[in-house]
Amino acid sequence: MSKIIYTKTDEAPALATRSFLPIVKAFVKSSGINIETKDISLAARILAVFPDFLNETQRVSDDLALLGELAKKPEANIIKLPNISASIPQLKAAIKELQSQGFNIPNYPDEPATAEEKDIKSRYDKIKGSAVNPVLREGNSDRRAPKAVKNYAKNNPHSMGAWSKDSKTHVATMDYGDFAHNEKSLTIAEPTSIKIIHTDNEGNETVLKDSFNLLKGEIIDATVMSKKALINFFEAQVADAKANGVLFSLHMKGTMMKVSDPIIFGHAVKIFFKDVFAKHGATFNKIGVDVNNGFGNIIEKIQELPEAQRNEIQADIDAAFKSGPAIAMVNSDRGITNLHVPSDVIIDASMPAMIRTSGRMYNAEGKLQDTKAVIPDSSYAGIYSATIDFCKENGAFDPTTMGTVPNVGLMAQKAEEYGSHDKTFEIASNGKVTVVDANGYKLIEHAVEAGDIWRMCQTKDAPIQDWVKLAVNRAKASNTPAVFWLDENRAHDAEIIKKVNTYLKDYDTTGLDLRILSPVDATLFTCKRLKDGLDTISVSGNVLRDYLTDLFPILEVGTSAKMLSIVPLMNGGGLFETGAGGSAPKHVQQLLEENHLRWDSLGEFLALAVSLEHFSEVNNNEKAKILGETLDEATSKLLENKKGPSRSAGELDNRGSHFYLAMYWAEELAKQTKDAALKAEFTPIAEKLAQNETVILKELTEIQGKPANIGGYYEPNEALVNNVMRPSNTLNSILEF
Ligand SMILES: NC(=O)C1=CN([C@@H]2O[C@H](COP(=O)(O)OP(=O)(O)OC[C@H]3O[C@@H](n4cnc5c(N)ncnc54)[C@H](OP(=O)(O)O)[C@@H]3O)[C@@H](O)[C@H]2O)C=CC1
Ligand SMILES: O=C(O)CCC(=O)C(=O)O
Ligand SMILES: [Mg+2]
Repeated sequence: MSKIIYTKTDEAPALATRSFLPIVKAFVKSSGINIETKDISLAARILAVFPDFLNETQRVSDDLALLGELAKKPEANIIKLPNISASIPQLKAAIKELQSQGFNIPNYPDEPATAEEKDIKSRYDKIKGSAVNPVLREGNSDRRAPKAVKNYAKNNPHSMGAWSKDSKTHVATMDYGDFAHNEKSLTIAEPTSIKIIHTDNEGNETVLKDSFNLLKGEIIDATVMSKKALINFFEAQVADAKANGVLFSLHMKGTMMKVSDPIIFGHAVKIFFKDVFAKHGATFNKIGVDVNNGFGNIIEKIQELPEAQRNEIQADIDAAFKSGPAIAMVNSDRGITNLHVPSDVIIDASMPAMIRTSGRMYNAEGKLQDTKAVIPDSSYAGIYSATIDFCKENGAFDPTTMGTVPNVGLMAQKAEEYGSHDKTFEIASNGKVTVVDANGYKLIEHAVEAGDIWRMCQTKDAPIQDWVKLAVNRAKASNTPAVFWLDENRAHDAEIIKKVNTYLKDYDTTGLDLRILSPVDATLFTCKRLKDGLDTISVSGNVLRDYLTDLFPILEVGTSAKMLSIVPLMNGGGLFETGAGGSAPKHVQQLLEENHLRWDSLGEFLALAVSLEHFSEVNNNEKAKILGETLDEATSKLLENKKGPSRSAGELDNRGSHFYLAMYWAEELAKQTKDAALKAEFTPIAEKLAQNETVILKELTEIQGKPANIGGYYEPNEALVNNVMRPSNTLNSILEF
């Protein structure tokens, strides 16, 4: 039987699914739709790679690998919830929790010495960071705010901090020596295989990556971030933040750019605490501090030291905070700074949140303050400075009148930076890095110094063709101007522009407004239209896809969780993502403390509706179409009646919101006349749900306000978590139809 695959992930989205999925299963059961769950949570992904450390009953299948294969087949219909892209601190926490539950998995070896340790580390490194999305995203991305969501925001605008012309907030980015300035790129004329080689100044060669194949028409690019330039830059920015009385904040993508960005993050920590490192560097080395895991790693490791020594270091840290600029805080109550953990501040969400808050971030006193947003690499930083300048000049955007910016993003087959993980290297010694082809011909060469970060990306031709097609189709379907965010002065973009111009000729584009603008010009063009209430499609590469699908949604509708996020898979299947946001760890914390889950599953409702529609088309199943249409109606009604989760305990939360969705969905199915059987089935269900509204709501709210026990963070206990997420017996029994 054809099926829809539902992913089990982590944190808030996974909790929410425990409440929502039983509703979905009950509703689609009679329509010949099978729902199957696949576990791609961080915990499951860890267990899947260590069968040799587990007993028979503990072993799990590698569901991510299975789904990766499925995503390449036409029958794929996958609902993908946001998952943790784990930083090392998160990975270690998950390992510890699994060990405490009796899973005999090995520790993460920070400095592997033996062959066995090296093997363990390499298994863990495959799980680290953004390890799920690049595997499943076998198509390009189509993200937009549905009309109902946009209308809801227009009628119920979220808060939007005012912007003043005298705001001191600004973006600081490098003007030499970074990835942007050192990029080289070319298009491969004929299939070949290449190697990446480092040669030191004595002529000793090290193969960084052995032969791998490139296809005809594939674009490759390579670049290097100079450690010296980076350090000079950080030093200047720390001093400037201090001199100008603004907060110092660093915005990276340590999860998605899992090799390069933690190294850059580590340099920032070392510069911010320069004096502390000068004095205690040797001790830190001895106790195994790894600043790439954040300043929090120092705090954790010094706990092992004798008290006197610990106090001395702590005093020097305090002195560094005092003498340095004020630093932006992740949680001022708990003293968690912007430099504590590389996965706490993630640029796609952090910059828009700051822009929504008048360009301010929290300082150590828990007050909002103007900020220096440090974004070292200048490839994409300009879009944020342009947006900030626009807000300074024109004031904040108004959600009641602003337009919308859908995105068509290039990401299929590990396009661009997504594919750089196994081709990113921290350089061991001065010399050069060369990309050579099968004939020994040098394709790209860079002079490098020890500590530089060199990386290479690949972008295959077929995904580019598909992306151009998707852009044209979206522009036509919505009659909206579309802008390709590409900079003719950037080596990689110049290669892409050639292909865009070629492939656009395959389509009849008469009457369409299609342009190619540099990211900064595209920002200005788009922001101006946005302010005037006009819509503009952004057609972008992979990193800008990520940035823009948080930036504009957060400004327009308050969160990217409400986005329709579709990945039309290149082989005909469909991957339906639930919103464009992440997994908001603080939501789990609130559930544990006061049994209230404010996670909004709207993205999941939207994704399921399109998944059902896709299912109906592929399987010629009219009932699936009706289920999808009625679900969309129910979602609109949910928005109109404001039945989304509230932020505080004792009020409607995620579970209550699911109840309303179920009730409205049943009502819509009872109302429709296209399918008599569905009508007959759901008429009594709708009645029962409506009749029991008061008692169900009571059951769903009276449990709130007290701590909840789910028996684990990364691997909760199934029975406990299901109890917590399904506390209404009345609702549960109605769903047993
Ligand atoms: N597709 C995927 O798998 C993605 C995964 N991630 C992962 O998620 C984790 C957290 O990332 P982070 O950058 O903090 O981004 P998030 O999107 O999780 O969080 C940013 C903020 O957005 C708001 N928010 C987002 N989604 C919802 C929702 N459904 N309901 C209510 N509020 C929501 C919350 O803001 P407020 O408190 O202001 O309401 C939240 O604090 C990381 O592990 C990251 O790698 C991130 C993005 C996509
Ligand atoms: O893959 C990830 O880690 C996050 C991806 C993301 O933020 C996005 O797709 O918007
Ligand atoms: Mg994102």
